[in-house]
Amino acid sequence: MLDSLSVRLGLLGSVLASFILLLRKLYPKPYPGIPYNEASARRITGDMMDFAPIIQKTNETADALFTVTTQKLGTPIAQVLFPGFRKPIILLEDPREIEDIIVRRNKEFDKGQTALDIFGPMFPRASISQFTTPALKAQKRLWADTMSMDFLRKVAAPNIHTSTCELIELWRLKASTTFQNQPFNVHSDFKDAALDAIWAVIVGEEPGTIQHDIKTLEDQLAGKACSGEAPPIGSFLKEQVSYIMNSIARNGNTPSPKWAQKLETYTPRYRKFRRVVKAEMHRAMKKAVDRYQSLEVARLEDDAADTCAMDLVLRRQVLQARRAGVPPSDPTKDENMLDEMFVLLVGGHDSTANTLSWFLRYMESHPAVQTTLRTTLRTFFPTPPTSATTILTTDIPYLDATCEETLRLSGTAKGGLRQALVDTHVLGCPIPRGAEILMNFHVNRAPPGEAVEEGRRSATSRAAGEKRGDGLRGVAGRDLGAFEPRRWLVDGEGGKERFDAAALPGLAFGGGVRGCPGRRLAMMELKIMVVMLVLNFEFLPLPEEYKSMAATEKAFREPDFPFARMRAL
Ligand code: HEM
Repeated sequence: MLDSLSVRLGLLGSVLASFILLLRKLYPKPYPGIPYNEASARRITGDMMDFAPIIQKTNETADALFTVTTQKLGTPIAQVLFPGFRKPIILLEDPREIEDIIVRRNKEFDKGQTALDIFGPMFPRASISQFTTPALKAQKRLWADTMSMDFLRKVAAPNIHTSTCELIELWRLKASTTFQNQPFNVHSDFKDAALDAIWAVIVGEEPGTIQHDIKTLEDQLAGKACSGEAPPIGSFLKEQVSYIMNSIARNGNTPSPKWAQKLETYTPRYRKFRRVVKAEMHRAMKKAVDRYQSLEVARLEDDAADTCAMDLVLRRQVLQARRAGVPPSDPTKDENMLDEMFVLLVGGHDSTANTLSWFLRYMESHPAVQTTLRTTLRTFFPTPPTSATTILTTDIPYLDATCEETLRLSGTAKGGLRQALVDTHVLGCPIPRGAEILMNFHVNRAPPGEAVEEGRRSATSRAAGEKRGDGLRGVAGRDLGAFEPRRWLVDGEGGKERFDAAALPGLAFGGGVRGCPGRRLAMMELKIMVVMLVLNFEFLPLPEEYKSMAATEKAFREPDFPFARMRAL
């Protein structure tokens, strides 16, 4: 009797002990030496109950994490706590130290696992989904020449100019007919124009999306029924990109983005995406390969005939195989190439379209800047330039400053994730190997808390500070919430204004080995579009209900009210 009681008590005891152990495991496990909310460490949900309602209210995920940690604690470095089965994420809001980590500390930090978890299941072979290995570096090198300035000037610039002119034609039509004095959504038109440009740059065909929009509107205005014309090539991509962006936003906000994304790849919708995209890419690739396989080696070495990024990469692969005396591999079976091309197409058009939508919001909300920009541009271009080369070879500091300021304030790519490869320190805090850091790339406010003592910075950060000074503490760093292109201008030779790209840490494209490979292309597109749009339209004040600067973070930070009201000039 006594024995059975003690067995039962023993059992109960071990059940209780296991329960307590399990409960302990569920509590957050903060990294030592890094600030955190103490109350959050005492509850299983960690900081989740604090940031979840902010995300629901603002739709800005990364910003909510900064709000409940670095901002609340008034410190540039802190950690956000999750239930014990998920490691904390370290948050960093100090542009100087962020720049140092991404540009100068590549041996200590690589791309973060969470970033790989989000893109990896959908595009496993794209460089965005991989850690930095020798194989990845080779893959990046293969594509790097497609983003060289010479190649972009030859291949991308004319295509961007053409799609900008088509967009202007569409907006002239809209502004003079259906919308007249009314605002309309510019985001979808920017997406179409950017898609036309990037598809031509990467694949070498004209998808004709904006042309199709013009034709549809003309038919509507003429009271004609739908022409029954086949949709343009670009339309398939629009639908697929929108699916991918929405999936990333939805699954990225779940407690386990990795599993949510993995499950997504088993859905019929994802399979359809893969099937449709593969078929289109295969069609385009086959045309290029057939062309190159019939060429002699000497002609294969000549890059003069490359009309797009895919041409350049495929030609090099055929050449490599020919030199090695082996049959060239079938590029349509090359998953690396497929995934890489798709990420370039998606990343390359949605990012630019969002940045341009923000640009028009700033032109509306800052009419004085708009007027200065137009007046300045007119001194260089009395009429809108008819070629991209003229725009790209003219030095206009106020134009460069406006583009840089747009990138800074829009925070199109809000944050970057890195992972520590070794035990190390950031701002004096110990960072254990494997810990992930979410860095705020959006320089729209001063770093939280007191100015960081120089002694807490890394040696490389201190050296850079001594050489360049700390722009954030100078004139350029004043009132960072305001749109002010002049913060990027300094006195140059002979009292002429000069654009200073280093006036503030430039984080809009990240940096270092894992920085944005499309940076030059994006800057080129931004510059061409800004010149052509400001010389062709005046952007008028919006009704009160459209003036909000609220945003939603998906893969990129999108304005909630991407509207413009315009008058053709
Ligand atoms: C205004 C436009 C753009 C912005 C603001 C932007 C921003 C960024 C940022 C912040 C990163 C992460 C960098 C880091 O972690 O250090 C990134 C990565 C990337 N971007 Fe862009 N980007 C833009 C345009 C483009 C374009 C036009 C392309 C392609 C043609 C592109 C392709 C990529 C790719 C493939 C990566 C991943 C790189 C890697 O993981 O190694 N982006 N971009």
